[in-house]
Amino acid sequence: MATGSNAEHLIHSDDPEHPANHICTLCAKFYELGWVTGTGGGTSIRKDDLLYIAPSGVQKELMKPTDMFVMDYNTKEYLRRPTVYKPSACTPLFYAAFTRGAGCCIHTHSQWAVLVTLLVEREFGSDAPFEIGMIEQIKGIPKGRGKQGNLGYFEKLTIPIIENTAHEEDLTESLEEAMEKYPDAYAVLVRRHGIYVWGDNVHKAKTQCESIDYILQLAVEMHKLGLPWVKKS
Ligand SMILES: CSCCC(=O)C(=O)COP(=O)(O)O
Ligand SMILES: [Zn+2]
Repeated sequence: MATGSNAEHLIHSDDPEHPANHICTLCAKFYELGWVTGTGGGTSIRKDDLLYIAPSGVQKELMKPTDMFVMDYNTKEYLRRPTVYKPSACTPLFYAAFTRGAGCCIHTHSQWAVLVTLLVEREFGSDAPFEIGMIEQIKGIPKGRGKQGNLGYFEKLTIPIIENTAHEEDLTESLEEAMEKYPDAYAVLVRRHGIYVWGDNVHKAKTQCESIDYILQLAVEMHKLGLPWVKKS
């Protein structure tokens, strides 16, 4: 059951790329990658001034379009609210990405992301971001908001890291601080937890998240082999 009987049209569509359908198919794919297992992680999509948000604490790979919450971006009111669920605890973090121009934000609990946050802390200290260069796949990441094109092979990818909190929503302030401090970043790592990755649209958020996860896995493997992430000059 959902509140607002006039709201049902917001989630019913034959279009597989309608946000209510797309969040479900994306999360089913992300589950296979180990990004959203055990109810952790999730995805949210902005379409014009509507935000599509998954329920909290559910198996993200089994969600149906009728499970989706729909929030008005301007008023933050829920236009559709399934009464049996609460909205994802990640909602204020997704919202922070939407206020910075994102069309989609993905939160994963990827083990590569978690391991990299631990390696950076041990090797470079708790204030250090993750940095890597001269890896072809960094060309899959944009240079920064308002900047043209993607990173070049000889440039450096920098992803800030914030400390985890007892509750997901309490990460909001430090996530926003990291977004301000690193305005070019399209991702923020959360120590011992995972990563938030966003993009201008769903396609970009997904491919950027894939590129970053590839790079984080590579970084863990490079570290095991004693290889540096940034070439010393
Ligand atoms: C075992 S998952 C703990 C909560 C979490 O970190 C997360 O990403 C999922 O939050 P949601 O409220 O969307 O279920
Ligand atoms: Zn999480």
